[in-house]
Parts: sequence; C-alpha cells; structure tokens
Amino acid sequence: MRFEPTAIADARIVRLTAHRDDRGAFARTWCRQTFVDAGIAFDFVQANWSVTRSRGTIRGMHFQRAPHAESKLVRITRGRVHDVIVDLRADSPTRGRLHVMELGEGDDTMLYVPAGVAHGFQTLTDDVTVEYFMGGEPYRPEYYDGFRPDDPAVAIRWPLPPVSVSDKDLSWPPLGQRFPWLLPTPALATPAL
Ligand SMILES: Cc1cn([C@H]2C[C@H](O)[C@@H](COP(=O)(O)OP(=O)(O)O[C@H]3O[C@H](C)C(=O)[C@H](O)[C@H]3O)O2)c(=O)[nH]c1=O
Repeated sequence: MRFEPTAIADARIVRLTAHRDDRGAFARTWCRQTFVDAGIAFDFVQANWSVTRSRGTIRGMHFQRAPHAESKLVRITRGRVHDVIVDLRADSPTRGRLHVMELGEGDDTMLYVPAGVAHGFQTLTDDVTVEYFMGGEPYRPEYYDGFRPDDPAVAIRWPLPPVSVSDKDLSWPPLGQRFPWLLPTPALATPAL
C-alpha cells in the first residue's frame, strides 16, 4: 500500500498492492499500522456502501460538522466516478482547495478524505458501487451537512450533464454563507493610498 499526496493537506491517494496470480488478485485495503506509519491516524467506526444506477448521477457534496466530523476511505468496486473533495477546514493551509480524480474498479486505488473535507462524485458509468470506511465519528444526522454540487463558492466542473441529484443535495444553503472565507474578498471601495 502506497500513499500519494493530493492538492489537499492530509488527503491521500492510496495505491493498493495487489498480489495477482492465475486465480485473480488479493490486496489489503486497510491496515492500522500502515496508516499510522504514513502519518494517518485512521480507525474506522462504520462502513457504508452505495449503488448508483445511472451514468451522470451526482452524490454530494457531503461532510459532517464538527465536533462529529468524519474521515473516510473511499473505494469504487464497480464502475467509474469523477471524484471531488473540497477542503472546508478554515485553519488548513489548503482551505478552499479541490482535489479531483477518477476512481474506478480495477485501478487498485482508494482516496483518503480527512475530517473537515467534503466529498462527492459524479458517476461516469452506469451501475457504480462505492464502498466507504468511515473514520472519526459515526453518522449523526443532525451534524450531516453539505452543499449543492453547483455551489458558486467552489465552482466544481462536472464532466457530464447531471442526470440525477437528490432533492436534499439541491437544497443545501449556499456554502459562502457558512464559510465566508471561501468567498472572494470584495474589492476595496477605494484603492489603498
Ligand atoms: C451517510 C449516511 C446516510 N444514511 C442514510 C440517510 C439517507 O436516508 C440514506 C441515503 O443517504 P444519502 O442520500 O446522504 O446518501 P449519499 O448521497 O450516497 O451520501 C454519501 O455520499 C457522499 C458522496 C459521501 O461521501 C458520504 O459518505 C455520504 O453522505 O442513508 C445513513 O443511515 N447512514 C449514513 O452514514
């Protein structure tokens, strides 16, 4: 298992070491000590799974608010997605940054999303299955939060016209209202002398 940096501090691309033989392949998908050695204290408290029928569907963007922020290890076990994470940690050196990548079955790759970083994806194929190992805090609906996939504060460029987005994901309040530092600083009314 190898860890690669991303545009977002603490978020990692996790390359699995697949042991292949004529039967197929075997790979370890999580190991506490390997993660600790890579500087990632990640103990999962919940595992989730989602199946998405249609290409072009967007799930997200989601995060859980502090003090119940969740980290997650994301793996695509069927199909392919355009995956997006956004750093919403006000004190992060990469706050407001996006990391975007394709993830798909057979590419032996996972994405580690630290607490405070929002996650979402658009399916690039029909019949996508996503597995999540959830770390930090378990699901707390009252702390479950998100923003619209087309929120102007982060301007995510999705590769396909969205064919399906949940009513919930279309009804999140504007991100800039809750994270004002995301918004461009208004130009000074009068230029500094
Ligand atoms: C996240 C979660 C949801 N639920 C219930 C709540 C809803 O009744 C139902 C579907 O939830 P939701 O529409 O939020 O599912 P997704 O849109 O796939 O959400 C996920 O998609 C994005 C991309 C993620 O990164 C998150 O891990 C996760 O929020 O499952 C639970 O019971 N437990 C849970 O931990």
